[in-house]
Amino acid sequence: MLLKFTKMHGLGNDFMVVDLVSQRAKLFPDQVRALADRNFGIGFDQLLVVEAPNNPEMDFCYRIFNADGSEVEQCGNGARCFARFVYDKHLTNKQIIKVETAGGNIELRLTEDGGVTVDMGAPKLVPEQIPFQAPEQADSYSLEVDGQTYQIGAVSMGNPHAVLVVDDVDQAPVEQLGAKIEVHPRFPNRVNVGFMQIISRSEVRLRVFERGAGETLACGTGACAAVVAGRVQGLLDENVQVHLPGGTLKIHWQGKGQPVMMTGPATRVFEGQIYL
Ligand SMILES: N[C@H](CCC[C@H](N)C(=O)O)C(=O)O
Repeated sequence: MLLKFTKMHGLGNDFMVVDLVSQRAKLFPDQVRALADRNFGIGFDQLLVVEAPNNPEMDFCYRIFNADGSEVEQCGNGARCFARFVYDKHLTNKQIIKVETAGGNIELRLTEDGGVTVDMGAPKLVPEQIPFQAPEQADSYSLEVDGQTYQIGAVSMGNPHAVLVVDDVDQAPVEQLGAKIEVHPRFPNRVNVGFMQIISRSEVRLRVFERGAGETLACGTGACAAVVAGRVQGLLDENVQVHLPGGTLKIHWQGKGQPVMMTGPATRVFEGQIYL
């Protein structure tokens, strides 16, 4: 069958976006992996699927698949592209779009300058809700990897994140250490791994080794999780500019129990179609 899609990105974190409201298709993990291949397929970090909502109060259901074929709970850069996609494709004429995801309901707001602000919901810090194995909740945790001990923050934005504070992101062992922490047994669902350099209380640099995709040029939920971890550790104020290799996101978080707000761009690259 012929499947239409749009190639998009949020600060270089790239996506294949598929409208399964107007089209019908069933996507399987091996197909997602094949489509994600940057030589033999289309190539993307995540596949984003637009579906009709299960809850009539919501506008859409938003499903996310990593390049390795795993379906996951949340994708922040993808949420901004999702909003741009459904509006540009006239699947909605709303400027404020309510979306259900496996990681919880989120609200997408198209802004005047063509960007998108996403209410990502409140972060989860209770270890069982991340999930992360720890005797009790703490601002940071010691994690042993190959005989070395690292201090990490552990946060869920619907999807799990480990956050390390480093002196210089350019020197951080993102590939090697990120890959090891991604599959650490204390994270039963695996984990996204952020490496954060504090520039000031309102500015950080961040690189993220993503669960199921490896290092990406940007990670929206990773930026949110990094700010939450930094604030919980008393290192950051409530408005933070997060500089990722692909560009900058604005993150606002007032504190525990409050939603994390993320603002940034959403870019359409090309329209395509592929026979499945
Ligand atoms: N790799 C993530 C999903 C995509 C998150 C990222 N692309 C973002 O913008 O939040 C996970 O397995 O939870």
